[in-house]
This record gives sequence, C-alpha cells and structure tokens, in this order.
Amino acid sequence: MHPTRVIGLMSGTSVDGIDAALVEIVGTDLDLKVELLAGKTYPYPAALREKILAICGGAPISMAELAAIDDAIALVFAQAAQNIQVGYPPATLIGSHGQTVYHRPPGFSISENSVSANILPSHQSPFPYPQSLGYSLQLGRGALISRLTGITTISNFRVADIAVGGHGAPLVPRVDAYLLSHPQEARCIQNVGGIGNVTYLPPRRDDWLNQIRGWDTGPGNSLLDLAVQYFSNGAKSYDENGSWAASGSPCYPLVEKWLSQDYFRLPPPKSTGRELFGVTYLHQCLQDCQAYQLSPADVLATITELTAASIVNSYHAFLPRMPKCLLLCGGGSQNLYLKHRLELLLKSVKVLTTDEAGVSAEFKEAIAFAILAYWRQLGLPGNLPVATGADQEVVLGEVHPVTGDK
Ligand SMILES: Nc1ncnc2c1ncn2[C@@H]1O[C@H](COP(=O)(O)OP(=O)(O)OP(=O)(O)O)[C@@H](O)[C@H]1O
Ligand SMILES: CC(=O)N[C@H]1[C@@H]2OC[C@@H](O2)[C@@H](O)[C@@H]1O[C@H](C)C(=O)O
Repeated sequence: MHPTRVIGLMSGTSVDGIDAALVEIVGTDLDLKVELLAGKTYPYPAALREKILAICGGAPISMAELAAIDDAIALVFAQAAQNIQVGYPPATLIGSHGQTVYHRPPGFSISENSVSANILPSHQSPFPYPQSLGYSLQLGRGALISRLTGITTISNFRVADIAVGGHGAPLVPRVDAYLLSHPQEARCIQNVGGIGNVTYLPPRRDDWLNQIRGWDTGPGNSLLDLAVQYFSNGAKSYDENGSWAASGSPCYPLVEKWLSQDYFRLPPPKSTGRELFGVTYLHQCLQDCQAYQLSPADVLATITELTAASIVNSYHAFLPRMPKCLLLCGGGSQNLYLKHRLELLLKSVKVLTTDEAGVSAEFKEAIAFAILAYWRQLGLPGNLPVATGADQEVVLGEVHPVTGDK
C-alpha cells in the first residue's frame, strides 16, 4: 500500500506559532502507521499574535476585522504548509486545525447569559432551552489555505462533534488510541500545552476501545506563561525548563484553594480554554498570592503545582485505575520542574514523553490533525464520544477541494 503524504497544521491555546508536520500515513486503525518526515514551528508575526490574544481575551472586534484576521491566519498557515514540504514530493492533503479564538462547552444556559438575554425573543421558546450546544470557533479558513497551496484542505474539525452534542474537544484521544496504546500496559497520554488534556488508554485487549477516557485537565502552561510575562515585564514568554519555578517553593494552601474550584470537580467529559484559565484567572491567583507574600519564584512554583496537582488529582478522581506509565507531550513536556513534580505526585507511575514511544512530543497535535484529515477522506470517524460527550461517532472536518487557479 502506498503511503499518503499529509500536512498537519495546528496552533494551540499558547498562540506561540503554527506547528506544521509533514507525515506519511498507512493503515487506518490498529494497523495505522505514521512517519514524521518534517516538523517545524513557524512563529506568528508579532502583530497578528497580539491581535489573536486580544480576541481570545474578549476584546471587541468588527465583522470586517474578524474576516481579515481569519484570512491573515489562513495565509500564515498556508505559508507554513508550503515551507514544511520544501525538499519533499508535495503532499496531497492538508489537515488544518486553525486557531481557536473562542470555546464554550455545551450545556451552557442561553437564557441566563447576560449577552444573549438581551437579544433573545421575549416569547416562550419552542426549543429546549436552556441546555445549548457547545460553540467553538477556529480561525484560518480552509478555503483560503486550499486555494493558496493548491492542496485539498480539511478544516473546522470540531463542529461536527459539537453538532451531535459533544464538546468538540479533546479530539486527539482516538488518534492516541491507535498510535500509542500498548498490548499489556495501561497508559495516560498527557498533553501540556496552554491547556492540559489527557487520554487514558487501557491495555489493548477485549473491550479496550470502550474503556478509553479523555478530558481537558485544566491549565497547562497558560497561567504560567502569563505569570512569567508579568514578572519579567514581557522580557520572557515562558519559564524555560521550569528553572525559575524550581528556584521557589509551592504554597500548598493556595494550591488546595484553587483546586476546590468547580472545573476540577466536574466529571468528564469536559473541556476548557483560555476563557477560564486566562488573564482574569491569573489576576485572581496573583491577588491570592499577596496574602502569603510570595516571591515571583514562589508564585511560579505554586502555579506549576496547580498544573501538576490538577492533572494527578483528576486521574485519581476519574480513572478506573491508575496507569503504569504516563507519556507527556506538548511544550510543557520540556518543563523539567513540572515533570519532576508529576513524578513525585504520581509515585510508582513511570513518567516519560511520547518521543520514547515513537511519537514526537512536540508535533503530536499537528500529526493528529493530519490523521484526522486522512480519516475524513476515508469517511472514517474522528471523535471518541466518551471523550467529547457526543451522542455518536462522526466523520470530522469540512473539505475544501482545490478549485481553479491559485
Ligand atoms: N523548554 C521549555 N521549557 C518549559 N516550557 C516550555 C519549553 N518549551 C515550550 N514550553 C511551554 O510550552 C508552551 C507551548 O506548548 P504547545 O505548543 O504544546 O502549546 P499549544 O499547542 O499552543 O497548546 P494546546 O495544546 O493547549 O492547544 C509554551 O508556551 C511554553 O509554556
Ligand atoms: C477548543 C480547543 O482548541 N481545545 C484544545 C485546547 O488545547 C488542549 C485542549 O484544549 C484540547 O481540548 C484541544 O486541543 C487538542 C488538540 C484536542 O482537541 O485534542
């Protein structure tokens, strides 16, 4: 069987840049094999990144601006796709996640929300309010990426899952299942991006697919990055290797206080984003820290502890049993202090990275969107209802075939 050459494009909640992965794929599920030919992160132009972060933080924009930003993101995604395949025969397919700028889980009360309360018709609605579908908006339209690159592009992966009652996230669990499950060993695959998310993979036997679990664990690096930027007056954007936090000590009463927050108690399926774990949340944390007169290093250690403890506590609360092994991925897998804290909290669980299981920890999410696009073209489902909360498995993604001249 000839491999299919696919480009996966992803920019996550850290908004640090576009991860591009050029892969060759064969097989479909248990026989799925992926070879990473090239992987690279292309930073966003500074002005575009600032604008995206402003929108994510709730800044108002006009429809004209929204359209312009949608296309500006599509343009840099298309450039990333062009660049990653230099020196290789061209890819036949692109899977582009785009840039999340807004995410609202399902079950949100439309009528009680202050924005919608003013615009809803006043008469009794015939629809089953107040439980609404989720809403998740990714910018960087696939139509433009396809037109600029001349390559069929699949985008908007989350909407089909949301349409059947799901969160539209996390979507990687099905990919993790086929790339990283083990015949004898139960594993957790823990992504630590801006937001953290886990896939629990039982040993690959009998009814294993039905026992997989997945959810967003809460903050990954989002609060830590914001705190580093605050304490360094913008000179640093993240805590390299976790060394700043490692020079401080966590304030455990504060970690306990923060962990009592609703999101951490909520059972899966659940998803979150910068809407919750963003600037406003950090300001609350910083205010709490004042009462304990913590140094910047102590604050960073305390926030890192929140990430580590929220991950480990959620395993104890929501997994059928603890895994033998934890495989880290995402930028936070390079944070040695965080890794050390996870090792201590997890005691007998082995902590490695997905690199050590043969899948790039840095580019796993970009690889996942290449696979989801490939499954889309084969008419195969991409979501795992137990992880997203959807009513059923669905084929994910909107197809933008190549039409006309570039
Ligand atoms: N050497 C390092 N040491 C510590 N942290 C690092 C290092 N390299 C990257 N990071 C962290 O990883 C973050 C980027 O991670 P990643 O690209 O996986 O996030 P993302 O994909 O944007 O987020 P998400 O998975 O939530 O969508 C950076 O913002 C930084 O906090
Ligand atoms: C709405 C959105 O973009 N969610 C991201 C985010 O970043 C991590 C976590 O929150 C995860 O749920 C998801 O991304 C991965 C790729 C996913 O869907 O599995």
